Amino acid sequence: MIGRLNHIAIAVPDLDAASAQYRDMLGADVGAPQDEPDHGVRVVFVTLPNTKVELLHPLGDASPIAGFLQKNPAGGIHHICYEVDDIRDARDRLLDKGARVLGDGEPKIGAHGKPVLFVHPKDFNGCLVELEQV
Ligand SMILES: CC[C@@H](C(=O)O)C(=O)SCCNC(=O)CCNC(=O)[C@H](O)C(C)(C)COP(=O)(O)OP(=O)(O)OC[C@H]1O[C@@H](n2cnc3c(N)ncnc32)[C@H](O)[C@@H]1OP(=O)(O)O
Ligand SMILES: [Co+2]
Repeated sequence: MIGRLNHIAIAVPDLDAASAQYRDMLGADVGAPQDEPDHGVRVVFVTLPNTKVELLHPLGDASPIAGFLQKNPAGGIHHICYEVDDIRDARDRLLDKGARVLGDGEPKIGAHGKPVLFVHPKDFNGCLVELEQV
């Protein structure tokens, strides 16, 4: 059901510092910050030859990553995003197998303008999983 690894997301306490680190220390292709108010995050994408890294910082009062950064003040790997062809079919298969799909279960439009869903980390080996329909 899952296809390519779309991105690995890292929650960071300082988005400018993390962006500069990837650009200047690692020589990576670092994009501009983009606000995603529907998701409560500000993101910067780092484009690698085979996948992307999504640097994440809280945006607004109800950010889903605020608690994560409180527990991990230096930052940390927050989620992994796999591509799927049909996100509603993927959701239904996961629900059938007992996994918890987060939110109201309906896909939201993610940072790439494509539908995304999240699956609870407690149902996936402690790793928050994002699915993106490509
Ligand atoms: C930019 C858009 C999009 C894209 O296109 O790429 C994005 O990536 S948006 C990214 C941000 N959005 C989300 O993360 C949405 C989904 N997340 C959530 O709904 C919540 O964050 C959550 C995963 C349900 C956790 O929220 P909550 O239950 O309120 O937090 P707790 O602190 O109580 O955590 C409960 C439990 O789960 C552990 N946990 C929390 N987050 C993670 C995580 N990212 N990875 C692994 N484990 C996580 C947390 O430690 C708690 O465990 P215990 O302490 O053992 O109870
Ligand atoms: Co993501």
